Amino acid sequence: MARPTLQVSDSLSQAAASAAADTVRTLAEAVAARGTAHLALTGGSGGVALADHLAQELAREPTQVREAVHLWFGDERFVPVSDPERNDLLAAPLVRVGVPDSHVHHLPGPETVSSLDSATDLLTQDLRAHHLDYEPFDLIHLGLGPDAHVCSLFPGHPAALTTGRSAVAVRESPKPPPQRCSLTFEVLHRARHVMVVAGGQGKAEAVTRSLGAIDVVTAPASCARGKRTTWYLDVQAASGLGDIQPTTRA
Ligand SMILES: O=C1O[C@H](COP(=O)(O)O)[C@@H](O)[C@H](O)[C@H]1O
Repeated sequence: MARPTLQVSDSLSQAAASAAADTVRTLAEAVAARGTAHLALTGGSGGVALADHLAQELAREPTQVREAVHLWFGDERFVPVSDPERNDLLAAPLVRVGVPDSHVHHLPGPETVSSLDSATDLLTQDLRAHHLDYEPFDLIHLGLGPDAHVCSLFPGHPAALTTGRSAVAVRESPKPPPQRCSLTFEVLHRARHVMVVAGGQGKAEAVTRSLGAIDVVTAPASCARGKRTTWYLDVQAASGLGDIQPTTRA
């Protein structure tokens, strides 16, 4: 796993636009190479910033690319499917520009399954059916919590230490809602590309810690690495890293 590459932009929207352009290029390459493209979306402020940029970029691609994209979620909250807390609402703009609805891999909600464990098992089966229990995601998007969490893998929480599984049930999440389901670090580490998108002064300390020493307990995001990893930040989020101009640095 190569060390992360950093791109710093003037604003979160610009950082997300840059990530969205790189994402769609990656998806088109995946479709050309393997006939399909698996992308895991993130929630939170990074996911919101990405959503419209992604849809605009994907809309420019030919139908065969748009129809070959599968959408998953790095983490999902175990709340009803219409609940505004659901991360999968962020897939809607991509469906509007041509990703088939049947390619959106939702976590079942409490209205259809009796427990978080059942929902996690169903997601695990879905990942297995698409061979993502051992083959890599083409791309995983991640947001960054101010506590340096990614997906729903929180500092000091046992879910962050999960091995031998693709998805884990997360209970007593320190950030509400308390019941969630998350991809595991094993899935993140297999990914062809991991992109972290974050902005704002409130993320600066988490960015500095996450790009420092690797420590899954205190800064889970420090372990968020795929075969390639790129961080797309705004200047505020990058402000603890030193004198960085809006530019790319490896
Ligand atoms: O709960 C979550 O938080 C993180 C970060 O969210 P933010 O609003 O602080 O940017 C997000 O990446 C994750 O997907 C989400 O479920």
